[in-house]
Amino acid sequence: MRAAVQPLVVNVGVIGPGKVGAAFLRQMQQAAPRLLRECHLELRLRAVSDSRHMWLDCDDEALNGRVGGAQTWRPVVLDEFAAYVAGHHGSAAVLADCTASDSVADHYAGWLGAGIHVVTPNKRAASGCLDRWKAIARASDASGARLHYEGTVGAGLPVVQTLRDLIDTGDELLAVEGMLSGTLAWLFNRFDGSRPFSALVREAHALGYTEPDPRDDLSGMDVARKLVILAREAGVGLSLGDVAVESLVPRELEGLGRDDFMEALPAMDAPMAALLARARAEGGVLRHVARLDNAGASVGVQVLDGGHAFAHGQLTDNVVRFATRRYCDNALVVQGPGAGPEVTAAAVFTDLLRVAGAMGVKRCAC
Ligand SMILES: NC(=O)c1ccc[n+]([C@@H]2O[C@H](COP(=O)([O-])OP(=O)(O)OC[C@H]3O[C@@H](n4cnc5c(N)ncnc54)[C@H](O)[C@@H]3O)[C@@H](O)[C@H]2O)c1
Ligand SMILES: N[C@@H](CCO)C(=O)O
Repeated sequence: MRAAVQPLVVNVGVIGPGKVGAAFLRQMQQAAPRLLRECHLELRLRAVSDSRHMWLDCDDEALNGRVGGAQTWRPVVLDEFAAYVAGHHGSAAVLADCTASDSVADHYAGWLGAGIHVVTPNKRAASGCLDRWKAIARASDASGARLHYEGTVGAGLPVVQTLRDLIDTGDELLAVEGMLSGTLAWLFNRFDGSRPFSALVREAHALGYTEPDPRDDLSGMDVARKLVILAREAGVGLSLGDVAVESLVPRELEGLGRDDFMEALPAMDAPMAALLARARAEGGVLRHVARLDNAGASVGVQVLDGGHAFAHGQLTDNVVRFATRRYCDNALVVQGPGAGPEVTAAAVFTDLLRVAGAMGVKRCAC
């Protein structure tokens, strides 16, 4: 009789149980039995943290019941959280950062240095300060722990890994052009003048397409971050300040708190109606386009001819066209839904499975 295969145990901590984080928790719970049965991978959820509280699985439910839940949620101390997830001998630890927080990204180098893997759709580390990004890379090199961030560009689409594979196999990136915002794609696909632009923004927010602060999408900064991530992946040390960004956010709304901004959204209706009228007068459509090439990086709204390839996307479709030395006559194109909690959570989950795969977990049908 063959001995039963011992499962690989991976301890998981989730930071940010918001729209993406909650979808990730659901997906993990649903897939866990099959992964254990067929891939001998045991995923153990050890801890969850939001911006104020954290839950650790050592907290005693019966005791919590007696003391009114006082133990269930502890004040959040992220390094204690990480140490708890990593403190189970003989198994690996992975933290899923599902926040949009710079202060969480500040911890990555320390966690990676301590051998804790990180998977994330949060763009702050990969597009933020270059010194921090280099420190993260050094920490990962030193310990062998990995940071994966496929969900940062194109949500669940294979964009980062596709570029990584091109570069690792000796190709050279010449240019990237595309529509990299699911929110702006959805807004411009829907914006026909029949409803105010502000109502559509509220709907996109409710559907979970926007950033926690929709100004990140409307200002073009979210797309600028994605361009920076792709440039760095291709070996170009680009920073956010190098990207020419045209914002749609009226200046008077820039300094407001997030809730006040949502209240003040109708201030965008008249300028956006004027933009739509201009596009129609020119016989074109509005699209949000990003470009990176030798001449620089830029992000903004353009009026495109109705026959343009970017004019035909649907819903939140992203389009990413990689022109490379190999793909120079005809660009390599990745296209499909580019926002939404479920598809983004799937990218985080895939990154987690990539970590497990590198530790020997079987991920094929052979
Ligand atoms: N929604 C999408 O379609 C999508 C697609 C790709 C990438 N992303 C990225 O996924 C991330 C999450 O997006 P979301 O839509 O789920 O946002 P969300 O606002 O619904 O959730 C964010 C969560 O992070 C928590 N949080 C914030 N600061 C924290 C801190 N310092 N410590 C611990 N927790 C903290 C909040 O409490 C909340 O639970 C963002 O980085 C976003 O850019 C989202
Ligand atoms: N808010 C982002 C989510 C995906 O990064 C978008 O709309 O593209």
